[in-house]
Amino acid sequence: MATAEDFDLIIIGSGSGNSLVTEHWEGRRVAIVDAGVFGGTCLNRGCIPTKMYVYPAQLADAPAEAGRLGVDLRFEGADFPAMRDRIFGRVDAISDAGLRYRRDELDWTEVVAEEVRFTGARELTTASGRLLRGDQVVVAAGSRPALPDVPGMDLPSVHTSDTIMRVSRQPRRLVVVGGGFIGAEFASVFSALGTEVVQVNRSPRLLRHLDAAVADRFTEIASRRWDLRTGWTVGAVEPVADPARAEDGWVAVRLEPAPGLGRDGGGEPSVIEADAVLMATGRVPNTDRLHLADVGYDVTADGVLAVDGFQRALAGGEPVPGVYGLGDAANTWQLKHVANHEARVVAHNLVHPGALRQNTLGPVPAAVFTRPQIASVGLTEEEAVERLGEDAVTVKEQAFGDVAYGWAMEDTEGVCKVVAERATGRILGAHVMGHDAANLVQTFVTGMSFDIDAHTLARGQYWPHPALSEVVENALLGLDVPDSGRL
Ligand SMILES: Cc1cc2nc3c(=O)[nH]c(=O)nc-3n(C[C@H](O)[C@H](O)[C@H](O)COP(=O)(O)OP(=O)(O)OC[C@H]3O[C@@H](n4cnc5c(N)ncnc54)[C@H](O)[C@@H]3O)c2cc1C
Ligand SMILES: NC(=O)c1ccc[n+]([C@@H]2O[C@H](COP(=O)([O-])OP(=O)(O)OC[C@H]3O[C@@H](n4cnc5c(N)ncnc54)[C@H](O)[C@@H]3O)[C@@H](O)[C@H]2O)c1
Repeated sequence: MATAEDFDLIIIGSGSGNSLVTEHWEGRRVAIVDAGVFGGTCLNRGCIPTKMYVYPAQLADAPAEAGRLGVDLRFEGADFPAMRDRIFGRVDAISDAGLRYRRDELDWTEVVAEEVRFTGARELTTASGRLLRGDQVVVAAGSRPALPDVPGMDLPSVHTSDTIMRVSRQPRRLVVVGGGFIGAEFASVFSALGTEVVQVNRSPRLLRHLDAAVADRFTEIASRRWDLRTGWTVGAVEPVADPARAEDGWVAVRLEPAPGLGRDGGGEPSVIEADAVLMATGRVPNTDRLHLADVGYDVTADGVLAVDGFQRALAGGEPVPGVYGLGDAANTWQLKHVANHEARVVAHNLVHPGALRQNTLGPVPAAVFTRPQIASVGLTEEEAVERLGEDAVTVKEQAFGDVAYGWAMEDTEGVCKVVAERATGRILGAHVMGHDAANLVQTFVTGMSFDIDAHTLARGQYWPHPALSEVVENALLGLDVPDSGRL
């Protein structure tokens, strides 16, 4: 039996977990455990590199829009390897520097680059058999891609978001399986860069968790931009029969009708040949790797570590003092801004165990960096009607094309939809699709977070004319809500 090594603080996960190591811990003994690449998902294989592809993809898309406005632009092609090397030249350097700083430059932090599992409430055993004990322990272990159990998932041309951004050459034809955030963003990026994209989705609607009006509109736009096959799932992936093409990475993706979801692919071939496949079929929390349930921690039906309002881990429904959870391993949002805020709460509570603070932030926004961009916060119209009843809910859909900046853009796609409580003007949700949606949604987040009713939010401040933010102002003014008395 190994001798236990004692730490003041053990953090499992170097993504948002890394930000917990403040100056307070200097002179104490801190372990950051990570079996993967230092810096976690967002930096190495998530938000940051994806958005570094999104921006050039947006430029590659510009000619289509420019042509409508009388500007003759041409897309001559993308230098994918150069783009990839620029992106990972920056990202990898940040990860390496972070690792070196924690591992080599600070004598009070130790990086444990090994897989660990819980073998006691505050005790971890590493793959090589080290026994680590922490006065306080934080589970910030994130999530990983979930793959369906079908043949061929181990073929080199079959990727997840972990690997697709680092491929040696731009795929000529890419099959994207899944219609969530990841599937939508990568289909949008690769199609803009000139890859022939075929997206396969079980349900008829992409981004089906979003407001139906936005999801339907996006699905329709996507089906015009790339080959969208809904009502299908993947049965198997296998190398193509021709040995030379198989050697070149070409695979045959065998589709099967999605059970019970009614497929629209009648007459379409059920085999698609491609030189790359992206499986974007959801992500699972890494709590199973930690064997949390074995030592009594509560793991929810979604597979996340149960935590209370102070981010304290629960065992048998009771908080375990000094043990916290945050990020994808402890919430179902799977969003970096949520992980970051939870980390701020945990950072405080680790240092002030006698004066804990609650996580009290309001509604969580999310943005999908497709073209068009999408952002949402709060309830969808369907959810609001279900909770409050149809008569209690008022909705306004403001087209981008009906405000001045939208005219300038000749916009035909953008929409800003706001959902509110009729009697009070309380904003319940907002759903924006179009240019700069991720920024435009912030006004709704502010209104909802600080309880500003719709009319006050619209008339209680200036809106620069003729900025695109006028879609937000007009959407708010279009609601059937009480007048705040402001002019
Ligand atoms: C392609 C993609 C794009 C995304 N884009 C966005 C976006 O635009 N906006 C947004 O808000 N969110 C986005 N996300 C989600 C965001 O990346 C995550 O919500 C966030 O990174 C989660 O951070 P975390 O700290 O919880 O976990 P992570 O950053 O995943 O860190 C967990 C770490 O724990 C380590 N680990 C796990 N188990 C063990 C173990 N047993 N032993 C040792 N180490 C272990 C892992 O190696 C990992 O490094 C995206 C995700 C993906 C995949
Ligand atoms: N911009 C962002 O904020 C951003 C970007 C990327 C990822 N993320 C986070 O990462 C999480 C995971 O993203 P995701 O897109 O992988 O998951 P998701 O759960 O949103 O979508 C998974 C999709 O795969 C489909 N699917 C599942 N199994 C399938 C099968 N066997 N055959 C065909 N289709 C199948 C589902 O129907 C769904 O459309 C998101 O929930 C999000 O929070 C955020």
